[in-house]
Amino acid sequence: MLEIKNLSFNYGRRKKEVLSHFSLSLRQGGIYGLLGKNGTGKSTLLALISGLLTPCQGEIIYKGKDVRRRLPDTLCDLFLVPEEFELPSLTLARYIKLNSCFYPRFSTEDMRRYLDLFELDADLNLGTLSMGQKKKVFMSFALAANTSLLLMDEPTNGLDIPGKSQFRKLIASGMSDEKCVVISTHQVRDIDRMLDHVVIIDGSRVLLDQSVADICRTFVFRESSSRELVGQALYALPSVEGNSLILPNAGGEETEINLELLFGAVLAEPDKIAAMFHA
Ligand SMILES: Nc1ncnc2c1ncn2[C@@H]1O[C@H](COP(=O)(O)OP(=O)(O)OP(=O)(O)O)[C@@H](O)[C@H]1O
Repeated sequence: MLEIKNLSFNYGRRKKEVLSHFSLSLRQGGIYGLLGKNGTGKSTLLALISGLLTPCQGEIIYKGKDVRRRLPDTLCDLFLVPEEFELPSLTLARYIKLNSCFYPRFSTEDMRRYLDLFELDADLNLGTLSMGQKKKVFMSFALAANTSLLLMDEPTNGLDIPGKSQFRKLIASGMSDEKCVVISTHQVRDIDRMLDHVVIIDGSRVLLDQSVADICRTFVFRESSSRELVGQALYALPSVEGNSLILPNAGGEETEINLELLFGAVLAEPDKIAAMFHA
């Protein structure tokens, strides 16, 4: 669905490259978690995918077309929810009337359903909302646009506690085999159970690009105070129970992914972790 080929980008000629010879493919029908340390270029990558920035080198092909051409066919089929944004001081009804025409598959019924999920009225004035409420409204609009590609930058930042689980329900209810959702975040606990795929980047390299099914087939995630197990672990983080451990999955065990632990392991030992998938 989306091919990023040999992409390089910097903000001005004298600045260091943010992304360097970077390649990645995204397939439809999945929710991707895009993870990386602060400043690795996740937001920049989402802006490049949306055609808002121009690569210095390389290309991004979405459904056979270069996103940088910003063709109507491309723009009406992808949506970016940035980490920070402003909404105009309009009623929601007016906002929908003015903007939904750019998205041929926009569904007012879906929009109402998503607002209900966030316990928001449809009769709103966008100018009077808090940042968290604006985020809920904009994410509802983004999903109701029913684009094949939905990019979300730190979507759970600023959401209240119920808002985080409502967000998970929102994505689950708006997901289909035709859609691909990319969620860039540091709030891994907000999204770990909803992901199909994990991508960890460091700017020039994709350190990990694996399905959650393959990750859980390859590793066991365990809490333990056993010293023996710590010795066998590929990576360990101190926890309340002793240690959170990531171990090779020799016995075909099924455990739930621990994204924080996986992220730490991949940053500390990228080659060792990558080699485990080919073992
Ligand atoms: N408008 C800009 N002008 C110049 N440099 C920028 C601009 N936006 C981002 N950068 C730089 O580009 C690099 C990547 O920034 P980006 O926001 O894409 O990273 P990120 O992975 O999303 O970070 P975070 O996780 O902290 O949100 C950083 O070094 C940042 O300082």
